[in-house]
Amino acid sequence: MKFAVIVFPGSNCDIDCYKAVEETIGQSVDYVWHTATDLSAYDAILVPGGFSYGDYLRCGAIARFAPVMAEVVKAAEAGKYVLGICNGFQILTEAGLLPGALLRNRDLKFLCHPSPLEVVNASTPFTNQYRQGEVISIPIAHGEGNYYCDDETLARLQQNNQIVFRYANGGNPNGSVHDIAGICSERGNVVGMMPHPERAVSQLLGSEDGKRMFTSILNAWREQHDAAVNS
Ligand SMILES: NC(=O)CC[C@H](N)C(=O)O
Repeated sequence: MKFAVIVFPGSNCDIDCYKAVEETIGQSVDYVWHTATDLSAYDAILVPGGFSYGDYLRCGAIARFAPVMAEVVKAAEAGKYVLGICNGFQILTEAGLLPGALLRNRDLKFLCHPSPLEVVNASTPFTNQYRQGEVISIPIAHGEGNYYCDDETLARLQQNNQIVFRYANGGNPNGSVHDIAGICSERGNVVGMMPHPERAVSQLLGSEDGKRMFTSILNAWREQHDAAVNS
């Protein structure tokens, strides 16, 4: 399986994502610069966190126009796995691949700490190795992680089981609607989340709870692949 980690000017979690793929599932992974115009070689696209284009205008608002984004949209439409983490989530909402928007944190402060998360949907390609309702610990690190969507969109997200993670144990660090920490597209192959699973892949980092996001992706891909081979 082949992973791409997209790198924008200002990305700062690209190396963590690369290492997480290498060390948790040992699959092939490349850094792909934001000017790239062909992602056809990749099965999964990771849009990492950071401060793309200095967060000018609005987080993700400029990155969404980078040449590589047309390819990310194409990959998502083709059913490939696309995971946006933190700034990556902001970019995916700006690009229209996921509904809603990320606003400034309720208390207008940058927040950086471990956060308990409930796995609400354990049947996406990114969460199949978790149990539904399980509470895991994954760190957050953002200034604009306050997920907002209107009531109609929230109802649709609930109906389609598109809420993947919620802040758990009564904590909602940033004011997100319905405590939402991560969502998926209708088809489930695109996920965006504010917490950083790539920063939770070893006890040295404080948690290993993020590892299963990467093993989930590999598991989903293998299942899809075996099904295609056997059909
Ligand atoms: N770690 C990140 O990706 C941060 C995202 C964005 N720069 C914010 O502060 O909200």
